[in-house]
Amino acid sequence: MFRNRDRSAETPAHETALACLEAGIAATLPERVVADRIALDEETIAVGGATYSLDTFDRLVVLGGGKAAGGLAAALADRLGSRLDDGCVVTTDVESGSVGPIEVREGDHPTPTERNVEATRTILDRAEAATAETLVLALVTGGASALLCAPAAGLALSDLQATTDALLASGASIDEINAVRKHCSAIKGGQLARAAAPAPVVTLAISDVVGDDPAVIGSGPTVPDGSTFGDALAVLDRYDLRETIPDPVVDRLERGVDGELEETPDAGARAVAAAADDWHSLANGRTAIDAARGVARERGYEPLVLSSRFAGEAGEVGRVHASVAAEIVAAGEPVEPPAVVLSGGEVTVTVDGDGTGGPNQEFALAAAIELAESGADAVLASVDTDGIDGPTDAAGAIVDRGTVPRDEVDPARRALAANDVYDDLDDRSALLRTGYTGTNVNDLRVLVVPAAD
Ligand SMILES: O=C(O)[C@H](O)CO
Repeated sequence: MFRNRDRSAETPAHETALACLEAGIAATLPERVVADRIALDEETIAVGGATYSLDTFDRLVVLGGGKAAGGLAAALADRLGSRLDDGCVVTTDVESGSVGPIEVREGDHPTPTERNVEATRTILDRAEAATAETLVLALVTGGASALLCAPAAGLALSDLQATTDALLASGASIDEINAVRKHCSAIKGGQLARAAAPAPVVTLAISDVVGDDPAVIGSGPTVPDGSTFGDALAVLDRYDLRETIPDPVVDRLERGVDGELEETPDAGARAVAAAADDWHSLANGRTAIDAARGVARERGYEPLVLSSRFAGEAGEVGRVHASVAAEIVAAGEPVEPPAVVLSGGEVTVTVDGDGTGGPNQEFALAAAIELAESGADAVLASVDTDGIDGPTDAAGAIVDRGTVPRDEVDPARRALAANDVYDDLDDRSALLRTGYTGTNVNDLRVLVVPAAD
């Protein structure tokens, strides 16, 4: 999976870190989660304790988007065969333009482009064509906010592009970012389910959001939106973005606050509220951690899950993990070596410099500096499970106490301060490259502390 690694040169601790990452990612791949979590035949779909009888419907249609939507569509087309009538999904990295009757359109991430808008228009058209006799299977996976892109009335694609870029660089959390995106969109925040009404909508999601809030994953196109125009405007103020965000967006949010525009559908909107009851998560960061934990145990390491919910500045979280490594080495706490410590969540970067990198790379370089200073014998690997960390071709990085020699700590610190860690890690052969993996459950981190010599 890690196509740039020369595995022969690696220690058992490096091997274990990579094996844990591979198992974690593999456990969340769409084909695997459809097989594990959905019972399908020509007559019924059973998922998450609910059973949907297909006989009640004339048509079965698949609509949606996100980085794992192509794989999910393929797995469903494979299992549902001729029972499936139609569909369209938008995703990254398209292998084939269709799977069975489902069109698979390629779009761009994280900044939406014209092809995202065209695909989304098709998806909304098909939703609007659905009747009460149509069952809509909505596929919502991480990345859907960018990929499902329909500018609200009065906004241009360029407004959404500039807004996305500014929000992503601001350090705002994903629920804050999506509160803004939902209020600039004609599909997010329940509007796909509203377009499909009266057709019932069953959502199959793969979550890349800490806590799995359906209203945040992919900006919740099929569930009620509890956020308001006021919340969206407050995000711009909190991150001092009013001057950076295009005027038409700020005007729209202000007009919304003044009551001049219709809010996104909330829990009072009947069709959307009904769709919320039929929302099912197929996999999340915890799925990846559990699989990685199994591999650690098989290899003779004591596994410990630190948390699947890390958020915050990537460098800070990297330093925390390196401190945990030092504590394990020095005191055997909170776990005795040989140990594997696992964590997930979504760390972010507040961008001050103009370099190249991503959150998992910043996490790794900050941790490498700390490991160099403590001298703790540990290996730490961190990836974005979708295979793309920040706007780079790396999934993340793997480091140990020798990755940054003591006399190179200062230049490494400068690279971090300039948000320019990609080249630094590349020069140290620390980057992990997978290409798009086909899934997306956000970050997965593995800390391996071998037994003391
Ligand atoms: O698309 C998005 O909004 C993020 O990936 C979170 O799901």
